[in-house]
This record gives sequence, C-alpha cells and structure tokens, in this order.
Amino acid sequence: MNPPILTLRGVRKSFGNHAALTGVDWQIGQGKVIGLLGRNGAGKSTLMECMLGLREIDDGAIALFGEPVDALSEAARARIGYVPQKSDLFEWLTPDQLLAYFRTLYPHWNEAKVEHLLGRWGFDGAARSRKIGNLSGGQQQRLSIIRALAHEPDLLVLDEPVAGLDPMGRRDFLRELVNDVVERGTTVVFSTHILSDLERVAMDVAFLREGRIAVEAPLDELLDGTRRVTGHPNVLSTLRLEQELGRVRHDGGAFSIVARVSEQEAERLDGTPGVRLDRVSLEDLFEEVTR
Ligand SMILES: Nc1ncnc2c1ncn2[C@@H]1O[C@H](COP(=O)(O)OP(=O)(O)OP(=O)(O)O)[C@@H](O)[C@H]1O
Repeated sequence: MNPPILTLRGVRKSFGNHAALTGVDWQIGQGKVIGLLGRNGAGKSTLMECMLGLREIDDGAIALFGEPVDALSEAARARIGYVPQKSDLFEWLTPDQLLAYFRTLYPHWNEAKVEHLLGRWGFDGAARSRKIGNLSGGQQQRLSIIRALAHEPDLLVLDEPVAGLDPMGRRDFLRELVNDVVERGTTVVFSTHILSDLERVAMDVAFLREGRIAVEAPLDELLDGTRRVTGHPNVLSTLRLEQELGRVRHDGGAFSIVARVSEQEAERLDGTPGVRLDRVSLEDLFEEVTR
C-alpha cells in the first residue's frame, strides 16, 4: 500500500458539552477514493474540517502530507482541493472574476480543464458574467467544484458535493471525478447521503458512528462479505460471530444479526439448522452500521 497521506490519531472535538468526534484513528492511503458515511449530525463535516486544519481539535494529532495539519506549509496547502457543504464563494464576484482570483493563489492551474468544465456545466457568456450571489444553488455548487479541481490537487475533500446537482449534473461530475482519479492518482474523500452515487465511484467506504470510524473497508469486499443472519432466537443467541455490525430485534422475539463473515464462517452458518443467510444492500448496511 502507498504510504498514507493523511493520518489521524485519537482526534477529539467537542462543541460545548456535545462530543462530535470522540477519538478518531484513521489513515488514508494515497490514491484512495473513500466515501464517508454517517447519519445527519454524525460529525462528517466536522471531521473533514479538522483533517484539513480548518477547525482546531481538542485532542489528538493530524498529519497531512507528512506535516502537522495546524502548521501546514504553503506547498502542502496548494495540494488540497476542498468543496464545503455550504458554498463559500464570494457572492459579489462573477464566476470569471472568482476563477481569475483563485488562479493567482496557486502555483499550478489547469486553464484548459476550467474552460472545458465551464462549457460542459452550462456557464455560457451570460452566466460567467453574472454575480455569483444571483446564480442558483446548483450552479454555485458546480462553480465551487470547478474551483476545487482547477489546480489539480493531490487530495480532494468534498462535503456532499452533489447534493444540489440535478441527476445529469451528478453523473457528469462523478465521471469527471473518476477520470481525474484514474489519470492523476488523486486521493478523494467525499461525504454523501446518495448511496447510488457512492456505489458508482467509491473504492472504500468509512462509516462514522458515535464520533469514530466504526467500519472501513473496500466497498465490494464489504458487500460481498456481509450477511444478514436470521433464525430462531434460541439458535441465534448461541452464535458467536467475530465481526458483528448490528443486531435487530423484531416483533415476537425474533431477531437478526448483520455481520461480516468469512467464506468458511458463511459455510458453517449455512449448514446450521434454523439459520438463514442473506446478502445485504448498501442501504441495509448503512442502516445497521449507523444505527
Ligand atoms: N459550529 C458548531 N457549533 C456547535 N455545534 C456544532 C457546530 N458544528 C457542528 N456542530 C454539531 O456537531 C455535530 C456534528 O455536526 P456535523 O455537521 O459535523 O455532522 P454531519 O455528519 O456533517 O451532518 P450532516 O449529514 O447533517 O451534514 C452535530 O451535532 C452538530 O450540531
């Protein structure tokens, strides 16, 4: 595996007496494309802001490109692309003025890519010279994404980047993202609630629960190796599963267990009288892991 470009150790962050992050240990390898999942309020935005040094942490340590994130060099900063959940564009500028401004801040800027994306994402002459504050939410989000891709960052962090885009815009953006990742080996961390998008682009998924990374795994491995185990309560209560992800009690005393299982374990369970194994969807997994 490539060396990690981002390392978090014991990261804690509270707001007043509410603990948002309760000890995050996480390493992100170069070239990974990771979908960060969690319920509303799970702490995804907080984690993203902390890992880029945009929010101070209470405890723990974060290193980005081998540097402490609270003392990042200019060179390291120029390697980051970030699309926040809420647009942070200067609303009084036009798209052309905004991009011209950001162009001056980076040592590298791919103008051809910017022009290509502006054309593809509906920024004709009129839209490029309108005040950003008067653009629609989706247009502002597209502009924010173009800005984040323009300097070809090594790490791209996207907080619900497609939430405001129409289905065509989402598909187009995801295609662009995948192209970039494949061509340049960009590391991408993005949060989303649209699980079908995640299945389209993510290599790995990480679930944030109770302020920590509860599960992280390659998406296909996770889907291939997870089963819902149902059966008579007497039988299930005696089962010992190594990687249980969740347990649901149903009406009438029955319950089911969602667990990651090895092939051997699946075979053993399949042969147990009164036990049934079913594959789970990403949606089921999300529900179990973040319950
Ligand atoms: N500036 C702040 N002041 C006080 N509390 C905050 C602040 N920012 C976040 N929180 C709280 O921290 C928790 C985590 O919030 P965060 O926005 O990181 O969650 P999230 O997983 O990104 O949610 P969503 O999926 O809804 O965007 C929430 O309970 C939120 O209310």
